[in-house]
Amino acid sequence: MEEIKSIKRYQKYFKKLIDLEREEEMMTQLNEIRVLSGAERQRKGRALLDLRGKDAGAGLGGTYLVRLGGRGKLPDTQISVGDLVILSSGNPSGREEHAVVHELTKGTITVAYQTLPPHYVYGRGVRVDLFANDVTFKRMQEAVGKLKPHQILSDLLLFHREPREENEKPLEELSYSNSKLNSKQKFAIEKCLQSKDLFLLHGPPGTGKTTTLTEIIYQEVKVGKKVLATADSNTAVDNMVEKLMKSGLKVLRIGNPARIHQELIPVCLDYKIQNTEGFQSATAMWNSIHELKQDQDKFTVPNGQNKRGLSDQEILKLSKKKASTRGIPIPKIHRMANWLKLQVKVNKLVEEAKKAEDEAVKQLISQSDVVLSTNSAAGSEVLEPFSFDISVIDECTQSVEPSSLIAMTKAKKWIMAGDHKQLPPTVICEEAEDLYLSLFERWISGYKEWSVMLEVQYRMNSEIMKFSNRSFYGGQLIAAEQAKDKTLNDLNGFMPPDEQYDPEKFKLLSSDKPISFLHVEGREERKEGAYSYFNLEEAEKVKQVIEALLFSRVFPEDIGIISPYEGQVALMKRMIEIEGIEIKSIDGFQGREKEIIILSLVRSNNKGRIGFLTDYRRLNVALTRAKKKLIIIGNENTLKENKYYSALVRQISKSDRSILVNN
Ligand SMILES: Nc1ncnc2c1ncn2[C@@H]1O[C@H](COP(=O)(O)OP(=O)(O)OP(=O)(O)O)[C@@H](O)[C@H]1O
Repeated sequence: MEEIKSIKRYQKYFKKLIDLEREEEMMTQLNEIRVLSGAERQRKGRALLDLRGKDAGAGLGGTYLVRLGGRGKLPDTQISVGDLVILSSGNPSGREEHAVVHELTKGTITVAYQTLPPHYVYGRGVRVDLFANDVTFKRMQEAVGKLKPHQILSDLLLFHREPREENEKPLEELSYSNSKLNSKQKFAIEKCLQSKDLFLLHGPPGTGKTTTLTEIIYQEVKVGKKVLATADSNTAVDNMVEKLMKSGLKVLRIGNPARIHQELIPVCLDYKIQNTEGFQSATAMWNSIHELKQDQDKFTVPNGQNKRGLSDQEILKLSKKKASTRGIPIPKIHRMANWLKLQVKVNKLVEEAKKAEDEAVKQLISQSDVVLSTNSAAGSEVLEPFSFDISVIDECTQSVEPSSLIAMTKAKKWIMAGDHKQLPPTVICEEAEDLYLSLFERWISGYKEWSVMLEVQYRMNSEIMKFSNRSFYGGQLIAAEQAKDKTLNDLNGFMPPDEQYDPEKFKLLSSDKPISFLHVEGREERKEGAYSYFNLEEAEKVKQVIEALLFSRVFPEDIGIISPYEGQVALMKRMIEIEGIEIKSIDGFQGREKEIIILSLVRSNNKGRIGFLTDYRRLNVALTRAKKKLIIIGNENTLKENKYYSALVRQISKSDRSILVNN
């Protein structure tokens, strides 16, 4: 990122990047809608086909809800709550009215329209297409635009001042709500409370970053602070909600949870509000409004063509006088006047209903200790009148800087947690690639003394942790007692293969080898016109490994298969159709874990070309998902050209040469 000296330049620079990214996202979706078939879009997770739509009543703000479902479970989809979608009767043109995804369950998707939905959404054959999250782009622009010269936040963004220390020292008296915190986690909490302006929590995989953040929020609330806690994804927000609910704080979740888990529902705004008087009277009003609107359909809409230049007042007067003008017949004037009279009632009721709802929402927000939402929803209308003492952002390294700012501009102290050694945010526009650099990463290099790195990881066996630890975390990580020696033998149901009967399987699944490398000299291939690679021989090897695992009574739910290449993911999904086994890209598995991970690296050529495998952050994510067993499949000869991969293969073979099983 170029050096920026004034907030005006900063605003100009980021506004341009946001615009570039927004245009690219919409273009990408529209292009894809035009070029790909519906079935292909559905396979990519960006469309849902052949749904049946039904009226689902009124939503918050008088929106019109439409619930759509198919026969049974919906296919896997990238579409999530809050996304902008277009609904069509099968062949979208891209010009359809947008709707917002309101709720997703296993079998249904509910969308909200601002205006009356088109008739074709009620019935069979409806198609839903992901369009974009335009609201988020607008909110990012607004947040950047809100920054003022010489404010603390602006100065910190430009590195024009040092973060300040809090005067009081509450450290000695801290009593923790979580009795299990380790000493580094406690140190981080104390350090954070000592800061007046900012704190950066660096959390390598499985180190209890969210656990620590939850305790930080608990401590800040205890001293009377009001907290806004956010993350880019709904899933990350839900993780915080789950943990905070256990701490006994008054929690309010704005927006729709990604997972409709029973335990999250009681703290959701949409649920809580139903028990308020304000909402109940607003609901009655919205129902009357819908009825009035139906009554209006019996009359004539006074649109430009029907009115022939008359004002609303003139129509009402003419109707009263039973007079006609400009060739409009008297009955038509009456019908327009009746429509207008109903409209006056509608407008009044809308205003009252909104007011009653706003009041109810305001009351709930002011009564809560901590409000949680996605970064984007922090810029929503409901939160507009509110400001907070503290903004806490989890998984901050996966947010572009302007997205973090949506929440940050509503607070006076900023606490961010993330890991810049894992994958950065997704940016699709090449010219906007500066957005890859998250604010967390910028700040941690400038304000290192206000950061703490957590060191005890509770996920991986120490052998699995070793390579990442050495290569990316300076060897500072320690595997917790409860994780460090855990192997396949500790896995529920696991029955080791018989060494005499099946020495190959025995060798592969031996509990003293938590990490294995299988050398496969396959062929990397690309489908015509596709960017992504696949490797059939590796996919077949993955299948053999799965057979060995299932033979040893491993539960499919404990197995994850990952690959850097979408082409390989798609191939493996077709070849391994076993309920419960998750097959995903590395990027899609960030933040997740499994007992066993099989990683198919795909690239196999004699030029040592390994494409985007060279991003060490992708490698780091791939290597840190498994708890008890990691099986890496790749071509040793291709990989050895890269320093990280050759070191990795060396490490595995050094720990036990027999792990290298050749095909
Ligand atoms: N001090 C601790 N003692 C025991 N277990 C802990 C401790 N801190 C965290 N854990 C456990 O470690 C696991 C990971 O914790 P958490 O979800 O907070 O980590 P994270 O760093 O946010 O994870 P991720 O790697 O997904 O970002 C959880 O099961 C949590 O209960």
